[in-house]
Amino acid sequence: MYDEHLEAAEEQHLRSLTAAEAEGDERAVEAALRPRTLDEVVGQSRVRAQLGLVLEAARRRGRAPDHVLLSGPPGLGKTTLAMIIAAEMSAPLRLTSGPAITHAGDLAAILSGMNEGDVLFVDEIHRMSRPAEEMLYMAMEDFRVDVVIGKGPGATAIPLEIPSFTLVGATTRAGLLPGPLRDRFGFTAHLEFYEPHELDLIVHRSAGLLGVELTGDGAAEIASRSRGTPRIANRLLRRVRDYAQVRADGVVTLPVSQAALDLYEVDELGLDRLDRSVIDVLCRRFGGGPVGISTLAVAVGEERETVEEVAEPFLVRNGFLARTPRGRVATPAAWQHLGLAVPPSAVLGGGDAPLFDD
Ligand SMILES: Nc1ncnc2c1ncn2[C@@H]1O[C@H](COP(=O)(O)OP(=O)(O)OP(=O)(O)O)[C@@H](O)[C@H]1O
Ligand SMILES: [Mg+2]
Repeated sequence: MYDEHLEAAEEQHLRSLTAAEAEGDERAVEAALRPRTLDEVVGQSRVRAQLGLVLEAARRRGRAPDHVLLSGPPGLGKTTLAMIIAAEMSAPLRLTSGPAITHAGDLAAILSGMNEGDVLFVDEIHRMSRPAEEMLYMAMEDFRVDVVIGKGPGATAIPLEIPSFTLVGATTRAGLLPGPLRDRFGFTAHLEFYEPHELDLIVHRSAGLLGVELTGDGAAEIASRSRGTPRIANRLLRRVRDYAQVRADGVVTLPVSQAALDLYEVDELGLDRLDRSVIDVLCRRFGGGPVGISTLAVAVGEERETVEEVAEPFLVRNGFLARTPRGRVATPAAWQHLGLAVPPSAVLGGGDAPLFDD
C-alpha cells in the first residue's frame, strides 16, 4: 500500500520533471530536483539527525512537532526541509512569506484557516511586519490570537482559538529576528555550506533524474565550483549539460565542465561575478578595507542585502573576507586570488586604512 503510494508519487514526480524540462522552466526543474524525504537529503548530517528525532518523537506522541526555525544562506535547502517536515508528518503544508504578511489581519486570516497539525511555512520570516510578528508570538505559544475589531477607543480584541500547528520559519538572516520570536522556536537549524563531496553526490543524483550522462571528474568539477550550494550545483549542472549537448557529444566530462564553467564566469574556487567584484572593489578601490558594507554594496552596484546575504557568507567562510568592528577587510587570500601582491596591512587585518562606518 505504502509502496504503491510511493511509486505513484515517483511517477508523478518524473512526469513533472520532464514537463518542466521541456518548457525550460528553471524554477519548476529546481522544485522537481528537491529531495522529498529526510533520507534523500544529502549532507547536513547534524541537522538531519536532530530534525529526524524531533519528527519521530512528535509522531510517536501523535502531536504536531515543535516550531522549527531554519536559517542559512540562499539555496542550502531551507524550503526543501520545510516541505520534508510536512511530508514526514503527512501534514498539509501552507506556504507564505514575511513580505506577504503586511498586516496582522493577513496572518489572522491564515491562522484561522488552519487545521490541527498543519505545517505553516513562513519564508523570509525576518521580513514580517511588527504587528504580525507580535500576533505570531501568541499564536506559537498559546495557539490563540487576538483579533482586533474596529479602531480607536471603540476597538475590541476578540480572542480566537487556533488549532495546534507547526510553524516552520526560514530566514537568511537569523540575526535580524527579534529575540522573543527566535526563542519561541523549539528547534533551530542552521544550515552550513556543503562540502565538495556532498555536492558531488547532489550532482550525480540530479544528473540521474535529468538523464544527463557524466563522468566522475566532470561531476567533481561542477561540485567544486558550486560555492558550497546545492541550488548552484544543480544550476551549473544544467548549464554544463547545455554546453555538452551543443559543443560536444552530450557527455559531461572534465574538459566539458571546465570549458562551460569558464564560459559562465564561475572560477576554479566557485567565485562568481558578484563574489569577485566584491573582493576586487575591496582590494583595488579601498586598499583592502576596512570598509562598511553599505559603501561596499554601492561600489559594486548591488543592494546591501544581496552583498550581505549572498556574497559575504561565502567569502567569509572561504577566508577571502573578514568582518571586523570597523568594516569588511580583504584577507591575503583575496589579494592572491586576484593575482595581486599582498600588502603588509592585509596580514594585520586592514592596518591603518581609513575607517568607514555603516
Ligand atoms: N541537502 C540537499 N540535498 C540535495 N539537494 C538539495 C539539498 N538542499 C537543497 N537542495 C537542492 O537545492 C535547491 C535549492 O534548495 P532550497 O530551495 O530548499 O533552498 P533555500 O534554502 O530555501 O533557498 P532560499 O533562501 O533562496 O529560499 C533545491 O531545488 C534542491 O534540489
Ligand atoms: Mg527557499
